[in-house]
Amino acid sequence: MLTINNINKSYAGNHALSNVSLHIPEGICYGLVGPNGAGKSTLIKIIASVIHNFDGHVQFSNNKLQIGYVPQEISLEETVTAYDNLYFFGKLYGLYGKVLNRRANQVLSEIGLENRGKDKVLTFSGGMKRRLNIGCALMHKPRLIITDEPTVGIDPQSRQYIFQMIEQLKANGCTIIYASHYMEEIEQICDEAAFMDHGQIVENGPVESLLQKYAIPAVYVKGQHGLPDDIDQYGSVTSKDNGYLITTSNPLKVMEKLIDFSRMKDCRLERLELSKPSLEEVFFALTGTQLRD
Ligand SMILES: Nc1ncnc2c1ncn2[C@@H]1O[C@H](COP(=O)(O)OP(=O)(O)OP(=O)(O)O)[C@@H](O)[C@H]1O
Repeated sequence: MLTINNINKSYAGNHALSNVSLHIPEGICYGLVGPNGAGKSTLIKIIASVIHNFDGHVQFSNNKLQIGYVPQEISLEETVTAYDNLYFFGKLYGLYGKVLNRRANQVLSEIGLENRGKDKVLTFSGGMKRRLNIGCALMHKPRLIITDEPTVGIDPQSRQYIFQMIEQLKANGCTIIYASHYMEEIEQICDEAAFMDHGQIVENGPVESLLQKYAIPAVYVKGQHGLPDDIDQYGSVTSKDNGYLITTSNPLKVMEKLIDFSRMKDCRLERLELSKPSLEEVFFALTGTQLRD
């Protein structure tokens, strides 16, 4: 779908992107993750042709590819209705007449605002505005949708609705680029992801592979007894919430040992859980925990 080669971009001599290269396959949701100032928005604006003065190449598999860009800031005219906003963006994308009217109503329904089309945007909640912001970028049925932090400041219901919209777009064959700070979002909806830091890609690939490569599983145990003497040969042990967290590359063996131990001591385990490695661990492993502001 899209190949990015050696992109460099500076603002007044400060490097925002350094030698960024990526390949984004067709039909997937591709996550861009990174701390504040990592360069996600700059990269997205370059792909969306909002920024033109940069070094390097962005190559699309199809030169006539239609792109829908959802900016980080809500870009709506709040004094007019939701329908009018969609109508305006549809016109910008070259739609007119009955087709434009039909598409605006269709998009209102896709973004869950079919009953609010005639209301002014200034009466909308944050979630409704975010959904409308996305809707405006969908008017011309783009094949590539680029979204920059589309869930900032919204409630879990709107967030879930946006995820379902993304799933539906993907099911329709669209490709989505999704920038976010929220690891759990990337983990939930993205097939592949690139981690950015200080204007560079520090790692990229399928989300599952990244988890396997960087995140170590752990076993959490809480019970009446201590731990087997030799447990630390299987991993590192830390105290957590009146129990123990054992970080280990062999979680099944550790669980087996803990169960045997509790039987031997004849005491009840309160909790024994395998804690799934998270993308947040991968994020901190790759970018560190130091503040960026
Ligand atoms: N218009 C601009 N003028 C000057 N510097 C800019 C401009 N836009 C971005 N930068 C700088 O470029 C770097 C990358 O910023 P960018 O907004 O692309 O990062 P980001 O990963 O999207 O951050 P955030 O998550 O905070 O939105 C930062 O150091 C930022 O201060």
